[in-house]
Amino acid sequence: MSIFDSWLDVRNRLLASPAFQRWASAFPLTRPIAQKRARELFDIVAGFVYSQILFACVRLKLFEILAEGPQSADALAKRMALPPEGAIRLLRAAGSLRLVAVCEDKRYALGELGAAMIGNPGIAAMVEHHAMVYSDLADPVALLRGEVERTALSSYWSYAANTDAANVDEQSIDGYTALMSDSQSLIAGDVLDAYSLKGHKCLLDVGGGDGTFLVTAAKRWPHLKVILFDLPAVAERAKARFQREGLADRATAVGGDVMRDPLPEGADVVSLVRVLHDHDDDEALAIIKAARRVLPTGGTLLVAEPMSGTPGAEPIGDAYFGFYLLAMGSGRPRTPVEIDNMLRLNVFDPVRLVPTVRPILTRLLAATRMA
Ligand SMILES: C[S@@+](CC[C@H](N)C(=O)[O-])C[C@H]1O[C@@H](n2cnc3c(N)ncnc32)[C@H](O)[C@@H]1O
Repeated sequence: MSIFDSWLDVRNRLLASPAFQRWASAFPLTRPIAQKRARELFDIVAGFVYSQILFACVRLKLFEILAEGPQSADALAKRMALPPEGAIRLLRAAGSLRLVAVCEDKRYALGELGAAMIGNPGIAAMVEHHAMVYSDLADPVALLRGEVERTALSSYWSYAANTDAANVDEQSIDGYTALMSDSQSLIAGDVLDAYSLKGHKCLLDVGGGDGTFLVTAAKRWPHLKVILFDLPAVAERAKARFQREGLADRATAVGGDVMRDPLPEGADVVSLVRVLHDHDDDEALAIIKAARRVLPTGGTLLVAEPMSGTPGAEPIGDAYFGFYLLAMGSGRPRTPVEIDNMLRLNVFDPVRLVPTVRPILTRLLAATRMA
C-alpha cells in the first residue's frame, strides 16, 4: 500500500466513524468544517428537489412576476394560480435557495439568484428542458450499463443517434436550435472577449446553429467575413437570421453533414463552439480533421466548450455534462489536455488555453495549423 493509500484509508475510516463525526461537530475548531461537509453532502442528496423547486418557479413565471416589484403571498398565489398554502410553500422553499427574498413587511421579492435568472433567459430554457434529462436519468445504473434503448434526449438532439444527420427535418431541430441560441449570446461574448478576431479575415463556424455566434463576431469586427456550416435545416435558419441582421453581404450559411461533406473553403480561422463534446472520440477527430483540411498553414482553430476538470467548476464538466451526454447517447466532456492531444495529433501546434472570464460556461483553446 502506498503512503497515499494508507493516508486515505486512515482518513476515510475516521470520517466514516459516527463517534468522530459527533466529536468533529462539537469541537469548536472542527465544527465549521464538519458543518460545511454535512451541508455539501446534503446538497447532493437533495439536489433533485432543489432543481424541481427552480423548475416550478420557472414554469409559474415567478421571477418575471417578481421583476415587477415585491408582492404579497396572496397576490403571488393569484398570479401563479396556486392555492395560498401552495404559494407559501413554494415561496419559502425558493427563499431558502436565495431565488426569492423576503422583505421586512413580509412581501416577497427577487432573491440574488432569482435576479440573475432574469438577465439570462438561457437558464430558464435550460431548466424547462431538464424535464427530459431527469426522466432519462431516472435509472442512472441502467443508463451506465447501456441498457436504455431510447432516451428523450437522444430524440431531442436529433443528430446524436442519427446516422443520416443531414436529413433531419425542420421540426426535429427546432427545440435544440432555440435552446442553443438562448444561451449562445453569453458564450459568444466570453469567447470573443478572450480571443480577438481583428487580425483574421474570414471565420468559419462549424456546427454554428442559428448563427448567434457569427452575428456577434460580425458585428464586433465589421471587416470580418463569416461562414456557417451546420445541418441543412439549421443552416437555413442561419441564412434567414443573417438576412434579418443585415449581414447577407458578408455572412453565408452552408448546409451539410461534417462527417460526409467537405467544409467550405476560404476561412483563416475555424471555430467549434460546444461541438466537440457532443461527439465520441472518432467523430470528434473527424471534425478536427475536416477543419484541418480547409485551414491554411498558420490558420487558427478555436475550440470553445465547458471542459472536464475545470478548477472551481469540476461538477459541471464531469457530473453534469458527463451524465447529460451519456443520456444524449453521444459524446463526453474532455479536459483541455485531452483536446490538446487530439489537436496535436492533427498537426495543430502550438495549442494555447486562452483564459475566459466564466470558465464555468466555456473554456477556450486556440490552436495553430502547422504546415
Ligand atoms: C450543441 S449544438 C451547438 C450550436 C452552437 N455552436 C452553439 O454553441 O450554440 C451542436 C450543433 O452542431 C450541429 N451538428 C451536429 N451534427 C452535425 C453534423 N454531422 N454536421 C453538421 N452539423 C452538425 C447541430 O445541428 C448543432 O447546431
